[in-house]
Amino acid sequence: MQSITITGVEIKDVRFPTSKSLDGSDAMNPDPDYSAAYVILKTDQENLEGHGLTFTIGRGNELCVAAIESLSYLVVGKTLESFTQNMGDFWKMITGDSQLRWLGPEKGVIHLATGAVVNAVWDLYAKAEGKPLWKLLADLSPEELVNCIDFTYITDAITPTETLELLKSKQGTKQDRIDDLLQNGYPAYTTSAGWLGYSDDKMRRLCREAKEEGFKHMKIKVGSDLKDDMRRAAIIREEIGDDLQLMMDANQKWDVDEAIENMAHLAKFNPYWIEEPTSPDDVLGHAKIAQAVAPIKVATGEHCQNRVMFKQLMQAGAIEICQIDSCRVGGVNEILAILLMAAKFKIPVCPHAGGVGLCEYVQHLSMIDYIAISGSKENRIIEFVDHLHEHFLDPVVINNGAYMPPKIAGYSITMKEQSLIDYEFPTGKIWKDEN
Ligand SMILES: C[C@H](O)[C@@H](O)[C@@H](O)[C@H](O)C(=O)O
Ligand SMILES: [Mg+2]
Repeated sequence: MQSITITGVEIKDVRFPTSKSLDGSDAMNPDPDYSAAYVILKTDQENLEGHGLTFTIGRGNELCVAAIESLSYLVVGKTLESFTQNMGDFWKMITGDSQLRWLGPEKGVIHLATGAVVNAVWDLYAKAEGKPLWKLLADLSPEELVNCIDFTYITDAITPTETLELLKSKQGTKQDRIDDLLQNGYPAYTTSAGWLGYSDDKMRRLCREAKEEGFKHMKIKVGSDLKDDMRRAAIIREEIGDDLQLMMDANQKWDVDEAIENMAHLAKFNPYWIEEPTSPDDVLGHAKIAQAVAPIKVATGEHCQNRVMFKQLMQAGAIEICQIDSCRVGGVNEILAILLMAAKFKIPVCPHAGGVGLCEYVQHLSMIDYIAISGSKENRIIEFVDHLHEHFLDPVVINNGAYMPPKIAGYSITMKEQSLIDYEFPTGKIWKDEN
């Protein structure tokens, strides 16, 4: 790889007025405007940039933009090779700035910003190597993959030596799984039909469409009002029948005992999992719910702030489905740590996606999990939501309910130039027309 220097950082506040159509609405977030704090790493090479984003739901996106600005001095003026020679050290450097660290550590706005910057560096790396991110990661040796991970605070759950053994055990059969992905893709589930603000008619129509498109799993939002949750669940079951899996997402609405009580009523619709039943920080609460609602599984992760919280959820037997989020935690490196812990604890990873760009991101992560880490697709599905893909240069491809492996170099997160201009907040055409 030739020497590539990062010469500057461009940051954009990009927002989509999705609240108008209630796309993405749930019991906790009734009016999200899907948004991105978007970062472009400029380089000294013509036509070579690293793109990344972190996802928010509107107001406050400007805080992530400011935090990315604060982090940018850590990458500007440095070469890509100085990072890629040891990606674990790079990640420690980005999260280890002694003054910025005070804002977290490794949580909240500063960590969301870290996700954008770290992912932009991985996008640049993959573009420089001419490979989609999943392939770049698949081509790393077990030793190189171990070097990407900061094991700080998780060695009581997984050690570098154990990790190396786990990765080596998958090394010989990687190509079989790559071939399988190229042929069959990675199974997806859809949330598109189940947003809380949708009318019954719209929900029915979207259910039918999703079934026709080959989806075998659907997720609905619950947590507003139990009677209404039951009514909507009945409608969905009517549409999808008993063969398809139904998942429920409460988006943190309930207290622990309330979750247990409500799930006793909703159990009759045979949900596969209940997602975010309560506060994302309540490890023991999740464990109590998991015990009480079994065999319904407890899923969480889209608001899980870092690998340390994931570690505790796993150690406490509090989650049965691990929902990594590509930019809530600190980007690819931290995701690898979480995937490895999940593999060790034998917990299936079903990433959180949707929003803007999250489907484009997470497909790479599930694919590397399958190829090199867990080695399995069993009980694993990636969320799919059919919004805003048209703004990306390399949008996801779904075939018969499965994500097909991206072919273009990078992390699939580069947005179209015109979209970045039109949706920039508050000066873009879309927002000017609003006011
Ligand atoms: C506000 C958002 O749309 C959430 O409802 C969404 O991320 C959701 O929790 C999901 O699981 O897709
Ligand atoms: Mg959710």
